[in-house]
Amino acid sequence: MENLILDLKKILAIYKPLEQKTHKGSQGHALIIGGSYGKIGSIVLASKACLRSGCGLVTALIPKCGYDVLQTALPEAMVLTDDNERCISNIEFEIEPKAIAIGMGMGQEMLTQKAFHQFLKTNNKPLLIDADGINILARNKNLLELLPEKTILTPHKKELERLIGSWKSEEEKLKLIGTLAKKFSLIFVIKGAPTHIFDGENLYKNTTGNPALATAGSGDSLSGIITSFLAQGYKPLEASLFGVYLHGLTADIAISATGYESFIASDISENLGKAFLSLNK
Ligand SMILES: NC(=O)C1=CN([C@@H]2O[C@H](COP(=O)(O)OP(=O)(O)OC[C@H]3O[C@@H](n4cnc5c(N)ncnc54)[C@H](O)[C@@H]3O)[C@@H](O)[C@H]2O)[C@@H](O)CC1
Ligand SMILES: Nc1ncnc2c1ncn2[C@@H]1O[C@H](COP(=O)(O)OP(=O)(O)O)[C@@H](O)[C@H]1O
Ligand SMILES: [Mg+2]
Repeated sequence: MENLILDLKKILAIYKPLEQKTHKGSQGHALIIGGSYGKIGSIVLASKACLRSGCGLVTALIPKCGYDVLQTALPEAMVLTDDNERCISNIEFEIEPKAIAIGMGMGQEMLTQKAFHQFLKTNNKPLLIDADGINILARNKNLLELLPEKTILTPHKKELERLIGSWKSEEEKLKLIGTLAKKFSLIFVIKGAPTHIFDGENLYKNTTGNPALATAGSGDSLSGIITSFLAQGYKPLEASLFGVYLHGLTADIAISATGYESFIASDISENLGKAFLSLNK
């Protein structure tokens, strides 16, 4: 295992500035699946961060209860609704997304678990799984073998514990993750202070971010950012590295105005522009 630093030098080697002749169709179409009654905000945050990270089109697939919320909160996003009022019960879509994120705010109703299983059986698009998507994987480990190569998982500490079990040391934690990453060809974004990205071979330690990010929805926003880069054609590992770095950079930029305490997840999207511009300084 190689220990690497995720710093600006690494990011500048990954970042692909946009072509002049690009258009929204070639900037990638991301599909964000999740939300449940009372947690539609997670999909608003993920979808907004996704659009503000440069992809051309975002479609959100959410339960019916979220339709007016999403269309009002984020008119730039297109919306597909599940027949169920309160939770995801059936994952079907006509669109051809370049990348998919699933799990934020999704809940773990049996209906949703069954729909998630059905989706994994047929999906072959680049995939990011977060939050309740990880929690459902933790309860149904047999689903892991259905994941496409280089699927990105973005657990926080508790979600990680549900998936791999408890650990007595950092070393044991990385061993448990490494085994899973190699067996199922996964990329882990191990969210924390700081966040690490681990594919079973290389362990990258992020150098941006601060305690301002300890706020509801900051992980949902990160999922949107990484999925945006996936949809723009970045390889899963590069999308994860670039997304984690930029996500943390928004908080480093914002705190001169917000302090740690009054930074909220919406500030992540609000500061993505400044974060991108700072890369070229
Ligand atoms: N506005 C919204 O709609 C929001 C929806 N959310 C969704 O709510 C669902 C539940 O997610 P939660 O993460 O809140 O609930 P979880 O039950 O998965 O995790 C929360 C618990 O994990 C622990 N935890 C989290 N990060 C930790 C860390 N770094 N170190 C130690 N302990 C840690 C905390 O003690 C907390 O009790 C997810 O689907 C999520 O996407 C949340 O993201 C919050 C905002
Ligand atoms: N003290 C901290 N320093 C740096 N980053 C933090 C800190 N606390 C939380 N974060 C980051 O905030 C995000 C929290 O993710 P998560 O718990 O999934 O949020 P949510 O589910 O509410 O959207 C992660 O990216 C994590 O790395
Ligand atoms: Mg989360």
